[in-house]
Amino acid sequence: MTERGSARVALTLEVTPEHTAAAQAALAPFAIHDYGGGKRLPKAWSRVRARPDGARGLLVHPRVDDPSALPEATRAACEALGGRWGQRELGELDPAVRVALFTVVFFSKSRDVPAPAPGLPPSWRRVLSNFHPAPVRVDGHDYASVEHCFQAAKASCSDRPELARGFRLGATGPSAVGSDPAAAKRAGGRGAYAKAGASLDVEAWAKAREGAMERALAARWQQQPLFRAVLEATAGFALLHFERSGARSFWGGSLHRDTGQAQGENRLGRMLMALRDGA
Ligand SMILES: Nc1c(N[C@@H]2O[C@H](COP(=O)(O)O)[C@@H](O)[C@H]2O)[nH]c(=O)[nH]c1=O
Repeated sequence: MTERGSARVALTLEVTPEHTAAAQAALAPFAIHDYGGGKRLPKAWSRVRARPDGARGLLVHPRVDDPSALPEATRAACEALGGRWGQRELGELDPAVRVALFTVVFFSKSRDVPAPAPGLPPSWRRVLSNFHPAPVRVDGHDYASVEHCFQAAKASCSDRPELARGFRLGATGPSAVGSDPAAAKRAGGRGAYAKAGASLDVEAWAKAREGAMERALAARWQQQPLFRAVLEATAGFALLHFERSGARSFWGGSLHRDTGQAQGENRLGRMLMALRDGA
């Protein structure tokens, strides 16, 4: 994807419908989107493939605007399918396809995909998740992950604020959470609070949670070179933190299965984009 004048353009490859899957596979190493969790394509994508003239399928590639910039083997594979290269203004594409193509969907279980920049691991999308196991220091305390730090801040808004200590790196004793970020999330959940006889000040936490998340993410940005490199490599793409609760999610969301549009508040994705873009 590049800027041309003020219009953004995408590389397109038109192939016969029966060759669409093969052409898509040839381009896959350079695509960093995953169509909403990788399980299904939005229906809008099939609409583009089955255009009324029926003769040709359309593939759109967001990473490059010039076929000669693709590695020789990929170009040859696509051209062997009788594909025709072109460029489209993004405005010409179905809006749902545009969203799906230019959105990086991530969470703790995102599968490996080729990296968007040299030197980054195939697990790069999981690095964007708060569950990524990488130590972070916030307000003088060390945590095994951002999730630990976030759940500690939540405990501070309860009637047992001392429970926050259990989320710190190296904590011992009965309230120690351990180093697994998923365990930290569970320890900050309703069941765990009930078991510990603790009660959350819901109003106080509703006011504090975004600030707590922003502080933890700013610390990651400062302290973790891999996180920063991954985030920088997503420049120009929207970031959507995948959550199954979709439209009802506060921290994340999902791509709507029929329309391909992003749904959910996606506060986490928005905070990451703000850090990356210096907003
Ligand atoms: N459940 C989940 C994630 N959810 C994380 O949980 C936190 C919100 O916690 P709470 O406000 O207590 O519900 C927030 O950090 C969000 O990113 N993240 C992931 O990558 N993978 C998951 O499976």
